[in-house]
Amino acid sequence: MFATRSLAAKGMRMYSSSTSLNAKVAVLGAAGGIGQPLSMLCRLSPVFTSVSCYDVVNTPGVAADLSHIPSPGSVTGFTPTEGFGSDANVKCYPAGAGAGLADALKGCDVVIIPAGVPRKPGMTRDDLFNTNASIVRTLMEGVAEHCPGALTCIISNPVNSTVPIAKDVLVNAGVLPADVPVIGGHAGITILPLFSQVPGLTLTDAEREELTVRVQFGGDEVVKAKDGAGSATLSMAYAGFVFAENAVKAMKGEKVVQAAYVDSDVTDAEFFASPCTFGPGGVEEVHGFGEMTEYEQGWFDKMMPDLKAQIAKGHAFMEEK
Ligand SMILES: NC(=O)c1ccc[n+]([C@@H]2O[C@H](COP(=O)([O-])OP(=O)(O)OC[C@H]3O[C@@H](n4cnc5c(N)ncnc54)[C@H](O)[C@@H]3O)[C@@H](O)[C@H]2O)c1
Ligand SMILES: O=C(O)C[C@H](O)C(=O)O
Repeated sequence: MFATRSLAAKGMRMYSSSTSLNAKVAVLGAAGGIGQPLSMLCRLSPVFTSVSCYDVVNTPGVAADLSHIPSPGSVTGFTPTEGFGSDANVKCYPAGAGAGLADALKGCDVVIIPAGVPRKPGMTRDDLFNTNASIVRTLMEGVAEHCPGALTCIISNPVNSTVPIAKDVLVNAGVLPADVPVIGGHAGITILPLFSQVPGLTLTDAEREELTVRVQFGGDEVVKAKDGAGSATLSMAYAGFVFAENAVKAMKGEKVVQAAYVDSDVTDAEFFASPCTFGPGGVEEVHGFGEMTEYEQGWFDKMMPDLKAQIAKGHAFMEEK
């Protein structure tokens, strides 16, 4: 640390602080062939002000070595049972404490995973599966628990299988944000969530039925729970606020896609809710809703007569005057 400070004072820092984005990165497998140079590049980069080097072995040495590079920010080495380096928050763990992964990951914006064995001549990447699959699963469980919002990059082979493993860990932990397109209208069965369009989501028939009906009758759930004291207010206020905030972002030129119940050519109902692109002038494009499963098509077919009747009722009211 002394070397770092004295060189910086002489103007030998590699980057000015104005280029820093204050991001924190963890390299998991940081003592390996890829992990070491990768940790060094992160240490040198102005975008990372904190580098966590985690590995099952040798990271105290890697971190100490990297800390002698005159670059701003902190670098900290972690093993499952040790923390060692320049981060002020680092702890030294009693042997066997096993808290190293958690501390390496806490607060990370980016996680890069080159942990695991590489191939030798004659091996396919898939030959690494038995060893590396469980390494990636364990490390991703740490990510799901300690920095679920981090942008995570998987290098460990076989990538074709380890990336799906990583995704499943996040899905199973319930931390992967999933957007469910909801189309149609706003009453009972005219509300149709398309769970088949949520990437990576698999539901049993019973789960799909339960969730679909729950979304369709979500408003009723609140009315019942409030027992006569009103309908949804807090969740509706939240939804209205998000909608208004997005509309203003669109007015200022940001591209915003959000669902809205609008004049529509997407189906033969005059009004229909589906994703819409908003721009400075409001709704600029009404999008379709892609493929539906047979199950969803069944609900869609039931919905349309109700929706059209409710639209006609509004028009009829206006014609009466
Ligand atoms: N995606 C790609 O294009 C690409 C390219 C090259 C290598 N790879 C893969 O990257 C991986 C690493 O390659 P390498 O050459 O750096 O290997 P390496 O053996 O030099 O380094 C791997 C590191 O992972 C560590 N490790 C093992 N188990 C761990 C665990 N449970 N937690 C944390 N760290 C653990 C090891 O201690 C070691 O330091 C291999 O699977 C390799 O096939 C991928
Ligand atoms: O060849 C390997 O095993 C490593 C990596 O997947 C590569 O393509 O270089």
